[in-house]
Amino acid sequence: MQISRYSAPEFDPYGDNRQQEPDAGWLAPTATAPLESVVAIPGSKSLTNRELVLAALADGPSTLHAPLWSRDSELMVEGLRALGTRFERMPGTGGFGDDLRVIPADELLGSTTIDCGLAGTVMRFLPPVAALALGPTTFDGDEGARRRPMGGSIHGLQALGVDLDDDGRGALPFTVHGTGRVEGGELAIDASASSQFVSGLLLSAARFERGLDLRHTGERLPSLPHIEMTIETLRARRVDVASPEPGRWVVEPGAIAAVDVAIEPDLSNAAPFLVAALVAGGQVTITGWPAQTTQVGAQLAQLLPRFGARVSLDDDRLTVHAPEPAADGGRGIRGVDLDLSEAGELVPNLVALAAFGDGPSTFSGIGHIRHHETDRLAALAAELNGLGGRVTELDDGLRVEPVALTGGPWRAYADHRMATTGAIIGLAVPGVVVDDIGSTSKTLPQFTKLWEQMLA
Ligand SMILES: O=C(O)C1=C[C@@H](OP(=O)(O)O)[C@@H](O)[C@H](O)C1
Ligand SMILES: C=C(OP(=O)(O)O)C(=O)O
Repeated sequence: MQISRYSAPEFDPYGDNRQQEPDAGWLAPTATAPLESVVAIPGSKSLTNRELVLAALADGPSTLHAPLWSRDSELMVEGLRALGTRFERMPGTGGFGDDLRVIPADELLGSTTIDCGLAGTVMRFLPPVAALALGPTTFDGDEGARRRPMGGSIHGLQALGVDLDDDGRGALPFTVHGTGRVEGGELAIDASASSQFVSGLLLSAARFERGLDLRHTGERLPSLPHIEMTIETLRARRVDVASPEPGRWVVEPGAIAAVDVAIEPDLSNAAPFLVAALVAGGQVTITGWPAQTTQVGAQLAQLLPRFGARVSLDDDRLTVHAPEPAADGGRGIRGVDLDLSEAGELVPNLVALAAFGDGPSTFSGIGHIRHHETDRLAALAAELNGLGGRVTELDDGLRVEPVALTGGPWRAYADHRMATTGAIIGLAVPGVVVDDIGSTSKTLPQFTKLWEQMLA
C-alpha cells in the first residue's frame, strides 16, 4: 500500500526560508466590520476517532451519527478497514457528511500497512488494536509524523508482551506482529509527551485477556480532559473502567457494547471563529454547543472572558461578544497568564488573540505541544516574530508582548491549528498569506468556506 506522505516544508524556525512565492498561499481576509455571525462546526475529531475504534472493537454493529469527515477521521476509517472492519455510509444527520455504520471484523487481521498521516489519534490508538489482530501490521505516516514521539505506545505494548519492531527508533515506522490476543495486566508508562499514549491503551484494554492496570510514571500528564473523554466513551459502552488514584487507570476485561452515538461538534475547532469575535469585534455564535461534554474546547467559555470577552449560552447556542472597546479605542483585549496544560490544542488560536492584547500574556504548562503536528512553540514564535511580533519561547510555554504587526508570509507547517492561527492574525493585519490553508483538512476541510461565510 502506497503511503500518502505529506511532506510539509522542513521546520526551520530561525532560517531565512520565509520567502514566499508571490502567487503561493491563501491571502487571509481582513475583517471590514464587526461580526454578527452564526457558525455550525463539523464533528469532533477526538470523539469521532475514539468512537471509530470502540465501534470496531464492539460486540456488534453500531452507527456514528454526524461523525467528522476529515483527513484524520478518514485515515482512522482506512486503518480500521485494513484490519478487517467494514463500514457502510448512510444519509447524514449532521449537515457535514454521511452517518457511518461500523461492522466489527469477526477476527481482526493484520498483514497490512496503515498510513497514520499526521494524526496523533491514529498513530497512538491503532497499534493496540493491531496487537489484537492476527499478523503483522506496519505503521507509517507523513514526514512530520515520524518526528512525533511514540515511546509511550511502543514501550507500553512491548512491556505487555506484544512483538513490536521499531528498530529502537521509538517512532514511526514500526511493525506490530499481532497474535490475535494481548495478555494485558499491570503496566507503567511515561505519558509526559502525550495523553494519547494512555488513551490509546485504555481504548483497547477491555479486549486484553486480563484487562489493564495502567500507571503513568512521568512528572506531568498533559491534556487530562482527553483522558476523561476516553473514560467516558468507554463507560458509555459499558466498559468497567476506574481511576483509583491520579495517574492510574484500571480497565476490567469484557465486552465493548455496540452503541449508536451522536458526535458533538468540535469545540476546539470553534476556537478560531470565537476568537474572531474579539479580534474583529461584534459577536459569533456556535450552534450545537453541548450542555455536558468532556471536550477541552468547552473551556473556551471560561478562557475567553479572561481576555475580556462576554459569553452567553442560549440553549445549545454559545455566543462570544467582543470586549467593550478600550478608552484609547483599542479592542479591549486583556493580557492573560494561563496554564494551559489541560488544553494544549487551544494554544495556537489563543496566542493569536494575545497578540492583540492591551498588555503582555504568558502561556505555561505546554512544553508538550512541541510534539504536536509541529513544534508549536517554535512555530508560533517564528511566524509572529516574522510579522514584527514579540514572542519569546519559555521552557514550558510562551510570552507574548503585543506590538503592531505587519503583513507577510505565514507558514502552517502542515499544522491545521497554525493555519487557522494565521487566518486570525489576517483578520486585523492586511497581507497575511498562509502558505498551506489546505492543512486545515486534517480536522476541518470546510474551514475557508466557513471563515468567508463568517465574514460575509
Ligand atoms: O486524545 C486526543 O484526542 C487528543 C489529545 C491531546 O493530545 P496531547 O496529549 O498529545 O496534547 C490533544 O492535544 C489532541 O489534539 C487530541
Ligand atoms: C495535537 C493535535 O492533534 P493530534 O495530536 O490528534 O494529531 C491537535 O489537533 O491540535
